[in-house]
Amino acid sequence: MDQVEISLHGYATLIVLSATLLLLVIRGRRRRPSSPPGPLALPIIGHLHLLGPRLHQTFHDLSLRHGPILHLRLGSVPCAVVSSADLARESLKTHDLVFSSRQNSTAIDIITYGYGSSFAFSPNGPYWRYIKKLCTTELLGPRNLRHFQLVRTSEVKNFLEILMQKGKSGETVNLTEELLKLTSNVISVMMLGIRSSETEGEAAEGARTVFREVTQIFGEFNVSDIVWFCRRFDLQGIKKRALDIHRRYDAFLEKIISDREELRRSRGGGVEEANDFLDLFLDIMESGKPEVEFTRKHLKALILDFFTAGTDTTSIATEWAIAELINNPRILKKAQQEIDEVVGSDRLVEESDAPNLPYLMAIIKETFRLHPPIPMITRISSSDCTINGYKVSAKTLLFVNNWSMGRNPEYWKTPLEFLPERFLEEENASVDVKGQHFELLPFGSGRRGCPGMMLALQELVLVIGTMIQCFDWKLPDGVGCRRVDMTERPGLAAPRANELICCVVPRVDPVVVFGH
Ligand code: HEM
Repeated sequence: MDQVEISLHGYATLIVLSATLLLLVIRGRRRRPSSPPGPLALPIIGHLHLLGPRLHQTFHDLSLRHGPILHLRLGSVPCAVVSSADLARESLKTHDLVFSSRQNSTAIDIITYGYGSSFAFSPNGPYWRYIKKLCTTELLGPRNLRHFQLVRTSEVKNFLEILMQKGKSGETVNLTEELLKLTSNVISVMMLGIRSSETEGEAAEGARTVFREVTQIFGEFNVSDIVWFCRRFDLQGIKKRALDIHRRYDAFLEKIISDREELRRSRGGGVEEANDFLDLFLDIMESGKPEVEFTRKHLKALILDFFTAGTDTTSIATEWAIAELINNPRILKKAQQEIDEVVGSDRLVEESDAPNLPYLMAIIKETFRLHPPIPMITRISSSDCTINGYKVSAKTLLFVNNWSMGRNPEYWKTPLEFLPERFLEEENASVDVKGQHFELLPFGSGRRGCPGMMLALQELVLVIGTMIQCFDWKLPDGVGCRRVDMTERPGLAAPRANELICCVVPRVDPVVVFGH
């Protein structure tokens, strides 16, 4: 009997101990943050099979099912996708330092002269900080923006002149092509002192199309980068394409740099005051005492950074705005009325008119809301952190989905409608695009936010403002569909998929445009 009692007692103690242990484990688990939710992953490839060609659209659909933060694994790379303003703030502001670097890839490394040479893709370290300071104080600072204002005005006049001639002769305009020429001319004169549309030879021809190819290839997922056993193969031919882009760009740039070096030598040294970015960079290199290592490959990578970041983005935004205005003639008319009343017809819209043209500014914001040229802000975490109580580990790729937030009915009434008026209503009147309103982040936010934002905004006011002022816009007669096709092309940036071919009908006296 005694024996039975002892063993019963033993069993009871064992059960109590096990239950306590189980409770402790469960409570411990609860306290330790878990990964964000997400769909079921497959072995090895993770969620690669779910990805469509337009990543931001795939992520948008997934977040509608799984919530505003989700965890994905692309091959062996862990990813967190964020699609709400609160979580964007938590990632980009609260954890600004954790997410202050970007992910590199084979294509990025090949095209940008090796890891760490590009400013846009270098990690948050001494080189990035040095160039960031240079951007803020010199390259893209207020003094330089004023200095190059004449360049922007004169390039826009050339552009309008081409449109005016086409309009008068009834020819159609390939707006995609003309806008790319315009924006790359502006950047090219600032950087290299030459108009990119006037550079000649095979190398220059190749370079003109290179920047759009660069934003496209940078946005493609390379299976060789993310599935470890594919590392040695170039399954999608991305490495081969990257090498070809690199070869064309390098030939173009080498010629320009050596010509400038020759000119500087013939003058017996550098210039007294740098006229463009190239002179400034050569001065830094030749001074022999830059704060950080700055070699020829850094110089070429930096020029590529500015060309790619500044050319395609600005022309994409302008093209989307005009496409929306063709599809919404009421909005075009209203914007023309505003410009006619504020600016009149004796002069062209200028950058300084911006504060007096609220409807034009609302059109620009509305374009960014529905068509952010860079649809997702992409960063990588340097250490573990928590977002919304979920664990995000070091080396996680973060995607903040701008495109998705612009379509979120929590922030925007009738989100799929192009309606600039929403930015004139009280509830959205104070929303701007400068990185503090996290539901609208076309230029990103925090320390890695876009350093070219002020330049881009000034250029957009000038270009879109004068295009609205000078012309009525429509599709060519005989085009079956009366609306512009709004399909997007895949890539890091999101331009329209097809070139925009349209007709312009001049509505101001050419004397106003050309001054003669
Ligand atoms: C409409 C035009 C533009 C848009 C929508 C745009 C958008 C962006 C975005 C979303 C980022 C990433 C920000 C982040 O991670 O938080 C970025 C970065 C950058 N942008 Fe822009 N951008 C535009 C024009 C320009 C221009 C004109 C320049 C220079 C001439 C420029 C230079 C850069 C550079 C160098 C970076 C990388 C900064 C870094 O990594 O620290 N961008 N831009």
